[in-house]
Amino acid sequence: MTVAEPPSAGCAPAAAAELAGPPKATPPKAKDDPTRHKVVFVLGGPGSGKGTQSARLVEEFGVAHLSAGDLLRAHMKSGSPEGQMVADMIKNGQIVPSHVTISLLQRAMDESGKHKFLIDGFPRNEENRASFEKQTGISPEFVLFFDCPEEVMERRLLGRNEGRTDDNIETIRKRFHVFIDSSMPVIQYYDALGKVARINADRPAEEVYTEVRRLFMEF
Ligand SMILES: Nc1ncnc2c1ncn2[C@@H]1O[C@H](COP(=O)(O)OP(=O)(O)OP(=O)(O)O)[C@@H](O)[C@H]1O
Ligand SMILES: Nc1ccn([C@H]2C[C@H](O)[C@@H](COP(=O)(O)O)O2)c(=O)n1
Ligand SMILES: [Mg+2]
Repeated sequence: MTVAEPPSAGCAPAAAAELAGPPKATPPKAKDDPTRHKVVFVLGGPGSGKGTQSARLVEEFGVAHLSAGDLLRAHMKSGSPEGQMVADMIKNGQIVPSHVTISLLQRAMDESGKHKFLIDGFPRNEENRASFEKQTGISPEFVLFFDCPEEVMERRLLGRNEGRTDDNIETIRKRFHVFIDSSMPVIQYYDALGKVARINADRPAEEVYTEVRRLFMEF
């Protein structure tokens, strides 16, 4: 896997991207290649329980959990102009350009030393999906889709209390719109390929997990 070097301290992100050139395409690895990375995308609306269920899977199966949102939130604290752009976009419930998120994901995958990954909250739109598959050569083994009514997700997000800049009613409503308009088409894309495991997430977390864990017995 090719990983873009982080921009050096004195180099603006745009200039660094120009120096690095366009992202390279990576051919997919054969199914029986022991170095092949295996990925499950964990998708669902804001507050559907992606992080909660992923944490349990890490505990039981030792897979690596990469939350795109967590990586972006760490990046926004970098103090760089790109970090400020990410902060502004998250506060507005918008989706950050793919090249930023994919380079964070690729670096985290390489640094993890693992080969089985839960990628949580990614891909969020068609651009995320197509760019990731092209640049990494990775298609997901399957997609976990946590299906949950908006009013339940809204209640959970307003009660989360983790100090997130996007857990306020104004941004939550924007995030719901973005989920329906941009993220649902990605779930439909994988559904047409027979890769989506839909989980009813409007149940106690323990009950949801009982169903989720069965899918990982052969992962
Ligand atoms: N099944 C559940 N029942 C009740 N509360 C839940 C359930 N799953 C998660 N929660 C709670 O709901 C809140 C949101 O859960 P979580 O952070 O896992 O969602 P998420 O899908 O990762 O959201 P986001 O997309 O905003 O990161 C948390 O406070 C969590 O404790
Ligand atoms: N692929 C992604 C994932 C996340 N973001 C931004 C926009 C989201 O509203 C925010 C929070 O993500 P979450 O923690 O809810 O998964 O992060 C993005 O732009 N692209
Ligand atoms: Mg989350």
